[in-house]
Amino acid sequence: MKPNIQTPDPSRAILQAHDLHKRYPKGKGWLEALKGVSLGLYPREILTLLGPNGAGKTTAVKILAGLVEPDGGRVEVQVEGKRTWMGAVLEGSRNLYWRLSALENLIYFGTLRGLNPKEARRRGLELLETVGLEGKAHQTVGTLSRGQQQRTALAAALVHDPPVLFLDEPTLGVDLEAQEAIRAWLLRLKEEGKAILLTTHQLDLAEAVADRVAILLEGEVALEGRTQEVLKGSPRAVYRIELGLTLGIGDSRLAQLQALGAEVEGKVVRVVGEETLWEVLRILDPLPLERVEQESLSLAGLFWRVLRERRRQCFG
Ligand SMILES: Nc1ncnc2c1ncn2[C@@H]1O[C@H](COP(=O)(O)OP(=O)(O)OP(=O)(O)O)[C@@H](O)[C@H]1O
Repeated sequence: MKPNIQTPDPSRAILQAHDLHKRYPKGKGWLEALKGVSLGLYPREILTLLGPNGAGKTTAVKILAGLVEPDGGRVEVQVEGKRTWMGAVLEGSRNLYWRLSALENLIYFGTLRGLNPKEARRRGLELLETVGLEGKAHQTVGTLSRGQQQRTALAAALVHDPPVLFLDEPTLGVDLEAQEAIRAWLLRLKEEGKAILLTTHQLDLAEAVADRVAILLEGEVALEGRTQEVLKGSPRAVYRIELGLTLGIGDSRLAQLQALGAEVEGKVVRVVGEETLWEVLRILDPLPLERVEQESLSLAGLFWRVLRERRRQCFG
């Protein structure tokens, strides 16, 4: 069941994707990479797209960024001057020219997207300083470290000051200090009014920056909403029941609890969802209970629960 989470006003969206489908040839058949994905991007907001490997995140980002055609569905963009409306950092910093220097790349991408060369150079130098690469401006990108290449790619995506930013794993291969700088930078860009779509496997980064979160599983949006709402108000709220004793291995209640998806660890039983909580309390009655409380759920906790729930539905 999808939680009843308030969706933002679609008329405010800078970009809206409706029912995206994408399939790739696989052997003699097809692999359905996206099975009807709908998402919106809003100014002054970061939407974080989470999902395990192969869930379809990069495919979705490429379609939203206009780099790949969907097989079905559509993307509506409500920005003036579409040619320069987006900035993108795709996995592996592949949007850079390896034989040009970092600054030459920024000047190239800046002029390509409408800046005059002088302006592009000024913006390029400014951005290289922001990402801590002022000393590497004249070094060819191919000789930079992976993290430095990633930071150059970020600067290149921003050189023309686009209102929409697509960042596919921007912290891949960068050290902790640079990750922290990127986190702060994302928040600053958001405050400036940009609409940002971020994919990451770093759930702590996602939780720190995401105004909204969408979890993609096997090409479908399994959960979407404002981060605080999905963590607090979702029917997937997690309850922790502390028993006055430990259930014995042969206790028939264990199987009943497991059938409801409850986790039992010593004296502690964890339950997802209020309805299940009441059923579990009925099974536990008349055992002594020390306390029943709602756990504050982290994004990492929520992600794993959604994933586990899906796996249980698939594999029983
Ligand atoms: N060009 C392609 N040709 C064939 N299959 C593809 C292609 N691109 C992606 N796929 C497949 O589509 C599915 C979704 O891939 P995608 O890269 O979008 O996932 P992802 O969520 O970004 O994964 P990861 O977290 O590993 O980067 C995967 O099963 C992948 O193998």
